[in-house]
Amino acid sequence: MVIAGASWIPTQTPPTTSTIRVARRSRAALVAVVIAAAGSGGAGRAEPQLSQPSLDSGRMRSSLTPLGPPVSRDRVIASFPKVGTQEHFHRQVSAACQRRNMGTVGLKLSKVVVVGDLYVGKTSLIHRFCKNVFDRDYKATIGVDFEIERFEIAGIPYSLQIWDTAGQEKFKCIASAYYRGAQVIITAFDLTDVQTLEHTRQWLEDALRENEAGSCFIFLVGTKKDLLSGAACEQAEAEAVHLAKEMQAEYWSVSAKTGENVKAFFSRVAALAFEQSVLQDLERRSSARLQVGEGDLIQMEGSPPETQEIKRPSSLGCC
Ligand SMILES: Nc1nc2c(ncn2[C@@H]2O[C@H](COP(=O)(O)OP(=O)(O)OP(=O)(O)O)[C@@H](O)[C@H]2O)c(=O)[nH]1
Repeated sequence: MVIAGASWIPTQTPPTTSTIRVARRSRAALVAVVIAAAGSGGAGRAEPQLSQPSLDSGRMRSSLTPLGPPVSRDRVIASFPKVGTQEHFHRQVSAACQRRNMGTVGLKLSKVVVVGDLYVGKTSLIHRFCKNVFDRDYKATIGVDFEIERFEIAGIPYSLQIWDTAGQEKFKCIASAYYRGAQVIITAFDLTDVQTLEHTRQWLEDALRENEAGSCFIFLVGTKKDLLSGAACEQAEAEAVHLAKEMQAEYWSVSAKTGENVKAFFSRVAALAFEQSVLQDLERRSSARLQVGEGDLIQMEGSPPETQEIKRPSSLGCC
């Protein structure tokens, strides 16, 4: 981690969240924090998600001995948060977790970047999830900010590093410096303001420009669901689903105020990012095993069991 700048203000750390304030809101000094990019992963998909998915998170703990410090119950994801057709973690992922056959066990972390217009509720969404709070007052994000949220997924410790970026135009160039290395891009818009939905295309384009093609899961998130109901809500969601398909993104409606869908949404983000990271690890490890000396590759007739069928999760739609 490279830290440069004037004000590094660690805040009190709640049990499950490591919080580091970076150039937050009214603070004048801007701090640049560059974190080595977490491994990049899969691609987004176009499964619309309007209601609570069937989510087992928090219900079951792994029977295996814990590998790291305990996380709170609602950060335990024992089975795959199903949306669409994929019902379980990839077979290779489940097997690797069961055997704990993972190279960097306990050190896994994925970078999540949240982008979107000012005032759409990015900070509120993150704060609702990480701190379970909601602030009615608007304080603009200055530059960027991030939270680290720890999970236990299929018995393995895993963290999301969630970057909150400023929506104000004047901070865009600062915020965009942090897009790189994202495994997940969350493009947020305000369900009550159609213009903010239109702008998500541009936000996504900017974030994708800084990342390898096809390397990010993409989510489109409609915020402030509590402010809409009935036909107006259906209309706004229908437009969002349409755009999500175009973006090859998964769509969610949430409310930071009521908390609706917030935990389920981030559990889904964590599960997909985790699965992708494990698959990439297995892939890397199997190719490293096959490689001898300087680039000589031994062609093997049959792959060892854990290298077979390693592919992108079936939920990935775009690349
Ligand atoms: N009713 C309602 N208000 C919300 C919700 N989420 C956010 N807000 C309000 O919307 C305003 C903007 O929220 P922020 O989270 O600060 O917006 P932001 O996207 O982070 O804004 P920038 O930091 O400028 O990019 C605040 O006054 C919030 O209280 C929600 O789910 N429901």
